[in-house]
Amino acid sequence: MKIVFYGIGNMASAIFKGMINEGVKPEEIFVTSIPGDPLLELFKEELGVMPSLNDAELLKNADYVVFATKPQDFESVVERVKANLEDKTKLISIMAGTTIETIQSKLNGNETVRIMPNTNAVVQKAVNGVAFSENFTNKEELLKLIETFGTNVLIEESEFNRITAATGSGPAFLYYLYEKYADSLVNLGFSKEQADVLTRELVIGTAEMMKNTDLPLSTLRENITSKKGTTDAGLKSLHKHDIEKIFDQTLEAAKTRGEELSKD
Ligand SMILES: NC(=O)C1=CN([C@@H]2O[C@H](COP(=O)(O)OP(=O)(O)OC[C@H]3O[C@@H](n4cnc5c(N)ncnc54)[C@H](O)[C@@H]3O)[C@@H](O)[C@H]2O)C=CC1
Ligand SMILES: O=C(O)[C@@H]1CCC=N1
Repeated sequence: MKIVFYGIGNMASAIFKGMINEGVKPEEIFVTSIPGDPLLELFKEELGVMPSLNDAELLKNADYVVFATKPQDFESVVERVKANLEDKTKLISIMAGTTIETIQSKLNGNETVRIMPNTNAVVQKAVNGVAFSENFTNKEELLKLIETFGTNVLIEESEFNRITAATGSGPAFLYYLYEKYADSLVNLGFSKEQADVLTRELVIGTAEMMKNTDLPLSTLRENITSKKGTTDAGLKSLHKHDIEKIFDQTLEAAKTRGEELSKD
């Protein structure tokens, strides 16, 4: 199999690292970026993937081409790809906003799938929103390939901006919360280093708990909350703030930005 990545930034590298960790051969992964990008050589040395800036060479006999640039750079990628793209090559886009219709209209109607992963792909724990073009064949092969770095959730393309907000951007929203939690631990009297370790271990342990039980999150919370105890006191203070509304606004803003990108 030959998989070609246009763009080797945060998300693309998370994906091909995840794939390699799960047994995809690095020689099957071809990577390109803008000329002079030092990561091209670095990823070759670190991972054994195949860097190139030669589009004809990259696209020859490619099974999949992954569009992993910012949506704003897609036009420049189309210019590189157009002349040499073979009919059999399937297109995978991870770009927020850019629609299947836009991609197919610019690139001969090739079979196209949009996926919305997240950076947890590095540890094979992404959530992949997936929407196929109508002419897509052998969906099973594609689903198996992207399962190497996450869990697939098949959705309608109309739901894409919602899942982009929820789980594409989602890790950033959670990291921000954890950052603030660590800041508060410093305010409480811990050193920065202690606050960092305590926050990370707390989050990892809590995530492991969620993974290992079917109990609702509310029950897990209640299990910690002794009557008139410390947790109860903390939660009473937390309840004075409308956290749900804050998330409503955050997710709505992210979703709206996805809609704007779709129109550009
Ligand atoms: N970062 C994230 O957590 C997620 C990002 N995405 C999507 O992934 C895409 C990439 O995002 P990031 O990796 O964060 O961006 P990034 O800025 O880290 O990477 C962009 C890459 O595109 C390359 N590039 C730009 N113009 C190019 C061209 N003409 N030909 C080849 N390569 C070119 C850059 O050199 C760079 O390697 C975006 O469309 C974003 O919507 C989707 C899900 C999550
Ligand atoms: O911020 C962005 O636009 C991309 C899409 C989802 C996560 N990062």
